[in-house]
Amino acid sequence: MALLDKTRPASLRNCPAPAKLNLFLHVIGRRPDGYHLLETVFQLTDFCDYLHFTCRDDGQIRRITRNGQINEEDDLIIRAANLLRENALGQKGKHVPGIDIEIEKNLPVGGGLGGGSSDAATTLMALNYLWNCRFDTQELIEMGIRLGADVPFFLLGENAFAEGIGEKLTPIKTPGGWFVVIKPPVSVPTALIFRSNELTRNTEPIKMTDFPGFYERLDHFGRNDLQGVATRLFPEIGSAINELEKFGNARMTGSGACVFSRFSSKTQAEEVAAKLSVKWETRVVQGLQNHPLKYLLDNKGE
Ligand SMILES: C[C@](O)(CO)[C@H](O)COP(=O)(O)OP(=O)(O)OC[C@H]1O[C@@H](n2ccc(N)nc2=O)[C@H](O)[C@@H]1O
Ligand SMILES: Nc1ncnc2c1ncn2[C@@H]1O[C@H](COP(=O)(O)OP(=O)(O)OP(=O)(O)O)[C@@H](O)[C@H]1O
Repeated sequence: MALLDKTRPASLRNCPAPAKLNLFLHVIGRRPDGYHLLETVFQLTDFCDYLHFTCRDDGQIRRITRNGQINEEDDLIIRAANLLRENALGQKGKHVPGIDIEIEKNLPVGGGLGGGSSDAATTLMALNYLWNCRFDTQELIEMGIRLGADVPFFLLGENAFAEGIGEKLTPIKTPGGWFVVIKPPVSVPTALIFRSNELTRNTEPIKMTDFPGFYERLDHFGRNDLQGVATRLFPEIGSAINELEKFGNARMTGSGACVFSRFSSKTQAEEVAAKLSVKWETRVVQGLQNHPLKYLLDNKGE
């Protein structure tokens, strides 16, 4: 019988699911299963989806708002909640009470900002606490990788250098600052970019010790190996990069479509965004060092 846990609140509202930027992204190889081996630095930002969770006492997991074109059963939020429930029962013999989930979706789908992965990570963090499952961060990361390559990063709770398909994470401090982000008017399916014959998959792996001042120079370091293929398939991405390049070093995040440039002051970023916003969907976002829900991870559900 599923029961509400009296040691926990019945709801958690306004839980942020932040966007990430890939400050660089190198493709260094491919696994036998077709997934690509990457090296990337993930930067958290204050551009967020917001999720609201309310416990039910009948064991059901329900999304109670629409989320664009995404069916409820395919939604990474619902898949994350189901996965946590299965693991709570399988590993701990625990029956969970169920949940209603509302989502305020701000991050563009197919934007390269990791929105779906971030929603899934926020769901795992919030429900681990509300349902009092007591999984630690590493256990949540092992569940998260089954939902998407970027989910482990969001569960780590801080900026990171990532290897493997994104699951081997080394926390790092990044230069932070303010980013002008342009969302070109296209949505990019990640798999389409990765399966391109034109993608180069042999960038030389980085040895971080070879790069004194690596972190300070991050906004000029490396490149996004997916950018060439993405701009050939979606010329709007190339146009956005060219526009942003007039003001600084610009590059694509993830598999696109969004492109960004870093500025050290908010005023500078806002001035650039104002000039671009006539033609482009533009936003100024702040780089964060930690995930806003990191406190839930640090508590380990205690
Ligand atoms: C490109 C990045 O945004 C970098 O942060 C991510 O690696 C993509 O992460 P994601 O959107 O969560 O992607 P997933 O949903 O895991 O994978 C979508 C598809 O992209 C391809 N894929 C993804 C990640 C990866 N390292 N190699 C791949 O080849 C696979 O065909 C996979 O079926
Ligand atoms: N809650 C969700 N939010 C966004 N996308 C979702 C969600 N649930 C499932 N998806 C599916 O996940 C896919 C990728 O969405 P997402 O927004 O994470 O892509 P992205 O911004 O390009 O991220 P990435 O940088 O990881 O490639 C889409 O095909 C979408 O249909």
